[in-house]
Amino acid sequence: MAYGDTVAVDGLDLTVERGTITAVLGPNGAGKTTTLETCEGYRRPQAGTVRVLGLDPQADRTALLPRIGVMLQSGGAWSGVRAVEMLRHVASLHAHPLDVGLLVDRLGLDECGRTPYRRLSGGQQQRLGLAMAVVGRPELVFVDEPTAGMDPQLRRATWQLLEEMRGDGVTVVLTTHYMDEAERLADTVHVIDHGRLIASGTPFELTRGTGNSTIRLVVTEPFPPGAPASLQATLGPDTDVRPVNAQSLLITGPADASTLAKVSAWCEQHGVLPESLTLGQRTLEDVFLQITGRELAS
Ligand SMILES: Nc1ncnc2c1ncn2[C@@H]1O[C@H](COP(=O)(O)OP(=O)(O)OP(=O)(O)O)[C@@H](O)[C@H]1O
Repeated sequence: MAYGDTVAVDGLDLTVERGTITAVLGPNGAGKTTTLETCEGYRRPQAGTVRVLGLDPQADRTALLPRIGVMLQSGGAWSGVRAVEMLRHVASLHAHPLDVGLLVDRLGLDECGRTPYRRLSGGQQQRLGLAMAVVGRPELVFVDEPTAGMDPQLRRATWQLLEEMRGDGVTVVLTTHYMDEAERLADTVHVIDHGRLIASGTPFELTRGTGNSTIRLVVTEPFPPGAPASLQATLGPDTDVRPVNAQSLLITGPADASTLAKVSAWCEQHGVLPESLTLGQRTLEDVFLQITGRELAS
């Protein structure tokens, strides 16, 4: 998919298993929303094939719509409609909707139930969008950045709701740039960057499954030129050294006493004073940095 000269999605090949939560994770502009909108039938792919529940999202739109729920990144309701009225209206379009009152309660929408849509805060609009996506008991729900702008309590409530839906057999596809959200919720994570798939797997496979840990080396002054390559040569091929910024390196590999001793010796030889040397489990952020050389948040 391209918008003029901007290629938003480039040969992306992925499959989602029924009854699971899949997270499409990537930085801003990676192509997450374009991917979802193509699956939802809002965009026609310029090449390739998309099938949702076995159907073509554009040609079979009428058959598909009652079976899927869609939460857009923004919008989706009339500007003057009150929040709960909108939700009741969407519920009335479905044969067996969820109990609107319960959903309002779960997502804290009672605080703004009589507020017109255009006056809702960003977080309230998000919650209403999520409620509208799930109220029809879809088989498959697409949620674009479901917890952006939510406070921690509502984030947890949202996660719980999505987990319960999975428990009821619903397939959930969400986009996020929050790694903790992907790690906590998703059965499968697809990491995308510049419209391409760069890694896929369960959060465990992508992080701890390699048996590797991480060492984060932060130093008091910027590293001398060529430091990552020099430390890489010292540590050998079982270890991967990536610059995070001028004063920080991420080392992925066996975080054992021997590696730590080599890192310390390298610091001494190169006149570098460590400010901290932190051992940790590999996170999805580390995976992204290792593959792209950039931080996901940047
Ligand atoms: N309607 C459009 N016209 C032109 N370019 C667009 C349009 N929509 C998206 N793009 C561009 O396509 C690329 C992918 O955008 P997309 O919204 O799919 O990414 P994203 O991963 O969802 O980003 P974000 O996390 O910021 O929502 C970006 O470079 C974006 O600027």
